[in-house]
Order: sequence, then C-alpha cells, then structure tokens
Amino acid sequence: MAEKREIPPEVIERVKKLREEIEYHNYRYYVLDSPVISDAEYDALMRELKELEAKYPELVTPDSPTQRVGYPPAKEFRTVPHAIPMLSLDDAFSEEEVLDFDRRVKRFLNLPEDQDIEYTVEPKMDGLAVELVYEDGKFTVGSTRGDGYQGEDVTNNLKTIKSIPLRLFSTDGLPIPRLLEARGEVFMKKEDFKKLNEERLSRGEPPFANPRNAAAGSLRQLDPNVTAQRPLDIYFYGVGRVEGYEFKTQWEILQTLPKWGLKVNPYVRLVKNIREAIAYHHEMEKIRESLPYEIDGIVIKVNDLSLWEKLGTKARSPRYALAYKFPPTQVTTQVLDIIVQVGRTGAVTPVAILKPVQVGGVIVSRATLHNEDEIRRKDVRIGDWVLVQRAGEVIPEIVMVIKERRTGNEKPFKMPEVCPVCGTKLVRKPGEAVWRCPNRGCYGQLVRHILHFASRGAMDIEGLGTKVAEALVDRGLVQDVGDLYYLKVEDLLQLPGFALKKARNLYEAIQRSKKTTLARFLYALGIRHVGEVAAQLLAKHFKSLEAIKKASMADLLSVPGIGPEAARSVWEWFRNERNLKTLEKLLQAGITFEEEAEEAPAEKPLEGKTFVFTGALKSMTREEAKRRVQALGGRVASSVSRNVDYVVVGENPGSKYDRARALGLKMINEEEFLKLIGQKP
Ligand SMILES: NC(=O)c1ccc[n+]([C@@H]2O[C@H](COP(=O)([O-])OP(=O)(O)OC[C@H]3O[C@@H](n4cnc5c(N)ncnc54)[C@H](O)[C@@H]3O)[C@@H](O)[C@H]2O)c1
Ligand SMILES: [Zn+2]
Repeated sequence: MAEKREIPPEVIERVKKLREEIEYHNYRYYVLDSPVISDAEYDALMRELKELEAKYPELVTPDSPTQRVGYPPAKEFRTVPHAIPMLSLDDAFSEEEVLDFDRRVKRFLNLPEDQDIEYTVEPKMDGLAVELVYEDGKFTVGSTRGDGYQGEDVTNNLKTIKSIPLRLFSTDGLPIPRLLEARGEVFMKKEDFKKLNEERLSRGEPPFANPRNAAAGSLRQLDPNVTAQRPLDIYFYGVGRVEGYEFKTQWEILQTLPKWGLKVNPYVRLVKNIREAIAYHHEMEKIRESLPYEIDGIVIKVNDLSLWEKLGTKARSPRYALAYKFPPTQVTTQVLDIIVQVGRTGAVTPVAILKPVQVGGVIVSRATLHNEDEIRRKDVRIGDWVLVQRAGEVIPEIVMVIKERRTGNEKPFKMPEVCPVCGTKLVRKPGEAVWRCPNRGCYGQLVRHILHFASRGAMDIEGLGTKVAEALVDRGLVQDVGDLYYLKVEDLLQLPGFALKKARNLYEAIQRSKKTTLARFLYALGIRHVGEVAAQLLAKHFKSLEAIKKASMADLLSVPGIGPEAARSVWEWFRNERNLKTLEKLLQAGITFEEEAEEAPAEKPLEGKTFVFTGALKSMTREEAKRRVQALGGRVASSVSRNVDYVVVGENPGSKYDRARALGLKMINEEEFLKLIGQKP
C-alpha cells in the first residue's frame, strides 16, 4: 500500500478558501439571481478547485461544490423532489476536450477507437432548467432544478408562460403517455432582457447581469403575477420519468415532444460522429449573434438511450453528455476613467476607459456609455468594478456596476462644459439626451488635421488615411494629434479591418515618425498660413522650437519671406492654451528634430541624375530618400523610362524592377545608394 501522503497546509487552506468563495457565488447566482463575478471568473475558480481535488483526491468531500449541482431550494418555495436527478453538464472549451469525451465514451463502452458514435447536437440555451410533470396529459407540477434532487415549486409561474401547454395534445394519432416529466430551459429573449433592464434601471432597481439571471429571477417569484408580466419562453430538450410510452433515442425524444405541443429548438440535429458535432459547434458559433436568444454553447448527447444506462452518471453530471461552450462574452473589470468623444454629428458621448481584459480572445479596454443619463441610471463611477458585455463586432457595453465591490473611493462622472476637441461650450437641447458641440466643423477639422499631420510632407505616417483617421476620432482614441503617439497596438486592434499585422505596422509607422525635422514638424502643426515653404524658412531662421515659441511679432516679421499674416498666425498659435497642451503632449512623446539634410552639401554631386525607387528601403522611408537625392541636386521619377540613371532596388521590388531590367537600366541596392548619397551604410 502506498504511504500516506502529506498534503501541504497551503493546499488545504486554498481548497477551503475556494469552496467558501464558490459557495458564496453559488448563492448569489442561484438564489439571488444576482452574480457579482462573470461566469468566466467563476469557471476559473471551479477549475482550480477541480484540479486541486484531482491532485489530492483525499480532499474530495461529498459536499464540495465540484460534487454538487446548483443550490438547495429557497425556503419560501414548496419543494418538489426529482425522481430522476436533474444534473449539470461537464463542459469543454476546445476540440481536444471534445475528442477526449468521445474517446472516454468508447473506452467506457469497450468500443474500438475508430467506431463512430451517433450524437444529437443541440443549442445550449442560456436560461434555467425546469421539469414539468404531465399526468394523463395534464400539467400538474412544475419545478426548478434546485440542487438536482429537489427543486422549487413554480407551477403557477410556469402556467403564465404562453408557450407551455396546460394539456398535451396528440398529433398523428400519437398516444399521450400516462406520465411524462418533460425537461426544458426557460429563457428570456435578448431584446426582452434589454427592455426589462431598462425598466429596472429607470425605477432605480438593480439590473440583471444576463438573460439567464433575468429568466431565473423572473420565474422564481413568489407572486405569479410578477412572472406573468415577464416575457419568458421555453424550449424542451429531454425527459425524466415516462410511463406509457417508450423512447429508444434522444433524437426520438426531440422529434416527439413537439407532437405533444412541447416546443423544441428548431436547430437540434442528429450527427453521425464527433467530427460532425464539432462542425455543428462552429456553425452555431457563426449564427450565435443573430439568434434572438442567448446560447452559450452546444450540448452533445449520445443518441442511443440504452448506452446512457451503461455510461451512467457521476455525482454532478452524466457521462453521456457534454456542453461544448463558446468563448465567454462577459467579463468584469474596473473603470479607470471616463472620457468624452465627439462624433461626426457633433454629439458628445462618454466612454469608459477600462483596465484591459481579454474577452473571447479580444482585449477590451473601453466601453461606450451612450450619454450622461445612461451613466446616471447605471450609476457608473470612476473606479467602479463593472460587468462588461462584448457581442460580436459591436463596441463593448457596461451591463451593470457591481456595487458590492465599491470601496467608497469611486468618483462620479461630470460632463465637461466644453468640447474636448475644439473647446467650444457644449449645448444640450431640452428633451434631448445628448450634449453636442455646436461648432459644426469640429469633427471634420480634427479628421483633416490628423490627415495633414500624417501627410508625406509633414510627419509622413504611412497607413494613416481618411478611414483610419475617422475611426480614431469616432472611437475617441484621438482628440488631438498628440494622442497619436500614445496609441497602443491593442487600441489600433479595435479599428475596423485591423488585425495584428496591420495594427503593428501603423503603430511602428507612428513611432518612426517621431524622428523628424523642425520644418516638417512646424508644417505638421497646421498653423494657418504656414505651408511647407514658410515652415522651412522659420526653421532655418530660428533653428529651434523654443526660439520660435518665444519669438515676438517683430522677430517673426524680420524673417525673410514671412509675411504679416503668417507672422501673426504663428505668434497666436503659440499663445493658445489648447495648442500648447497638444505641443507638450507631442514633445513628451519623444519627438526629436534632426539637422536638415538639405542644408549640408554645398555642391550638387547628383546634378542631372534621375533616380527611381522600387521596393522598401531599410534605413529610411521613400520620402526621406527622395529628399536626400533632391538635396544633392538629383531628381526622382515615379516611373521607369530610358531617362533614368539609377534604379534603387529595395526589399520586395515591384513591377518597376522588371521594367528596368527589360530596359537594361543601372540597378543599385540600398548599400550602394547610401554610398552615392555620401552616407555610410
Ligand atoms: N457568475 C457566477 O457567480 C456563477 C455562479 C454559479 C454558476 N455560474 C455559471 O453557471 C454555470 C454552471 O451552471 P450549471 O450547473 O447549470 O451548468 P451549465 O449551465 O453549464 O449546464 C447545465 C445546464 O444546461 C442547460 N441546458 C441548456 N440547453 C440544454 C440542452 N439542450 N440539453 C441539456 N441541458 C441544457 C440545463 O439547464 C442544464 O441544467 C457555469 O457556466 C457557471 O459559470 C456562475
Ligand atoms: Zn468641438
């Protein structure tokens, strides 16, 4: 016999702690219908406990949450025993785990590995399980799952659900069983859930976290009149005891229940093997968003009921079924700040800046708050813990504040008085929920300024076109050009059509642009009457930003080529508080100025020579290379012709390369080019 192993005290302590915590969350979830953590977080606690119990089986006790289902019935309800326990389901999150399940089933049944097993596949409705007893076709008692062995009597509440027949009927001459315990899931449609939460919020009541809690909270009412006002529905998916009728397969159950008037989800299907079950999961995941109700995965069940008996059940779940879940859509996180953003119609909307969290493979770092009233209704404060929902491509939303986690240091949000983009005083029309910036050009001005700032002659940020600029402003990611340098890859990932590669490229292009010249930078600022030429003149004359900033009107007027309009405009620009703030942001981000290459060489060694570039250079941008050539007296052509003297071939050259080859032009690589322009490679 193996020697008795010492269990480390910290493991015992952790297991105890986990059980207490899970118990508390079970109570919040199953009894109060008001969880304070997301399902994903709850599942993580459960997983940790399961792993510890698997490692130290001595620690497993029958009352561990891993061995039990749900929660005992609340005292307020009459209890109803379940002759056949209503269990939970084992869950899987990956294909590998699903294949393991299939292998386990076969091993248990002594079947060869390569034999196919037939399964039913069904949407996993996100609601609460109930059992309805029909005696001689008449609905007599209905109950919740409770702890699996005893549920709560909710007969009268169930009777208020219109799609539940009070009497079974017979289609196709089908006999009515003497006894039928029909099992199904009561649920609330997404739209109805939203509406119900709106109503609750406007009455100052706490909202429900999700349609499942809303359905449970609505059905588990002591007063059936309350339930009657809640839009609930039901899909049946199984049976308990049946007398006077015999089922051989799960598929037969799913086909027969509707004939008695018990609704079954139309998406249920019979598949030949586990691979088809996995394919069904992917299919359902694709249409998940478009369904009017929430599903959190699919349920895979062995079809042959005689195998169910052989496979049997464990303490908490049967061996013949598996829940193959979808990635979670809800997380809890903290509100770090609330900012406001200006949309293209001038509407100013608040946005919550969140502590970044992963939801189903995506990092979420902000959520819309719609308007000031919404913040007040949901009572979202800076520092709050919130439940965040992300559905498909839609911008994440705050479902509710978890007030239980408040410390007292949370700060209420105050709508700013002026537009964060242009500084104009905001207005709100009577009866309207939104504040607006009355400056009609506000949004467009900002987008245009970003485009100008990023343009070739200015900061030369590749990949920052109109669509991107608009998306950056729409999402409140950029409120002045200074914000560009603080964007992280994860921020860019939120833009439409941005995957990792594209986001990284833009991020790097922005970072690269920090190395610039004073003239380009001055031009990029978008000061009125300061075009490329004026910017060069100013840079050449003053040599530093500090000097231009300090320059008096007289100083500015003394610069050759600078007229009175430009001089005034520059002087005013550097005396505007908002501009100085943007400037500070830019300099803080690490913008540096190099000497102007154009000034250095006196002679023009490349005089009369024409260059063409194809492919990317490693040491500089195309635009930089062009300026170097021009500064040395050369010319850069955009297309290949016989007049070209040098074809500079970079990485991944394009069609110009082939054409140059065909014409027999002189080709040089980057190294040779650098030598030509007098720069060591
Ligand atoms: N956030 C929290 O604090 C908290 C607390 C407790 C539990 N939970 C969540 O509740 C879940 C565990 O609850 P559970 O034990 O009810 O397990 P489950 O919901 O994962 O799976 C079992 C249930 O699936 C339902 N179901 C839907 N469609 C079905 C179908 N076609 N066939 C069979 N059953 C179907 C049934 O109601 C069944 O009881 C976990 O996801 C957990 O995250 C969360
Ligand atoms: Zn504005």
